[in-house]
Amino acid sequence: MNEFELPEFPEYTEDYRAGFVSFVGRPNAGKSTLTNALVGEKVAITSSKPQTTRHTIRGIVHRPQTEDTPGAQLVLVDTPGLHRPRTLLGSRLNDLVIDTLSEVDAVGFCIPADEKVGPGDKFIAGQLTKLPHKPVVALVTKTDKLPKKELAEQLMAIDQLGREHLAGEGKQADGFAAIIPVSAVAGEQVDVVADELIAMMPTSPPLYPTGELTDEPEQVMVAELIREAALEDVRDELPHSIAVTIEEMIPREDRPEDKPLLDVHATIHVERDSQKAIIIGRRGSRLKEIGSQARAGITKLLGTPVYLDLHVKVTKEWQRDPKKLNRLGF
Ligand SMILES: Nc1nc2c(ncn2[C@@H]2O[C@H](COP(=O)(O)OP(=O)(O)OP(=O)(O)O)[C@@H](O)[C@H]2O)c(=O)[nH]1
Repeated sequence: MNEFELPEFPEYTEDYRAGFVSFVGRPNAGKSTLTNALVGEKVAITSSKPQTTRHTIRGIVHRPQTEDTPGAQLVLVDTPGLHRPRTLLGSRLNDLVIDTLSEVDAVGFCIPADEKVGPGDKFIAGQLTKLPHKPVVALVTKTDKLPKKELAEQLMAIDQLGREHLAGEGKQADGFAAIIPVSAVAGEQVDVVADELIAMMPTSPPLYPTGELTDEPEQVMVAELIREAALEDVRDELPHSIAVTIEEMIPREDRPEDKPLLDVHATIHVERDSQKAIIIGRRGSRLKEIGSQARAGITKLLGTPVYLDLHVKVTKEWQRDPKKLNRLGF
């Protein structure tokens, strides 16, 4: 059996930033191409279970820490397309999109440089006013397709779009939080897009392990969120003594389509009874806290409400015994 390795999370300092970004825009605006350019060749994760989540993770930008800049993670998530509703169903869908977008930390609104700002863009900008206080960045895509002078005009038109359709009382005060011209194809300004978006992410520990993820990225990530929550305040006492396994993660049956619930059954493994007592806390108080913190994280990650069932188990010296690891499903 392979040596067991916990997914590796990047080292981080207090000023590490991590969060979620969603790109919106008309069809063909260049959202996918920009996503790929930001993430690089390897799209780190694609969710294999879209039915369990309203967000599909398209990729993760990992920024390693350097001497001058703290590290960061930008998690790019998809939402169902924003479009102009022609039917009631359409407008319900748009409400759902807005709901979903309210869970991300910033929105990138992709507008092609080489097409006139049109009714579709105005419609989307108008919808985004339903997200007050959420930074919306205009990403002016495909800049390689037109001369500089025309680009300047387009940037002004987009600034205008932001001021007219996005700004207002109780809404984004000054229109777009930033306007960034970018060409994903020519590789121009892609770094600037990443920098600007990262600056809008909250300070947070890394949300995902580095490197490639397994077939079941969601389970790995959910396990890690639970582990993080369990380690809160006891990091010094039990740093390497906790492992989390996911027994089951399935959508609850018989739920209405617009009110999904995901059942997550997980086990926190510790090495000793004394550690189990620490995790559970007085009358279960710590375990309860761990559960609610992890649940909030999982809900944010997967974009769907979660019922979290947590058990704590003493799995003696789990790290050193390959047979036990096997049983844990590693
Ligand atoms: N020249 C040039 N073409 C681009 C650039 N970005 C995207 N394109 C092209 O524009 C077209 C649409 O790009 P996509 O990335 O698929 O657009 P999208 O917004 O994801 O489209 P939907 O999936 O329909 O919403 C494709 O033919 C891309 O090759 C760019 O920076 N420069």
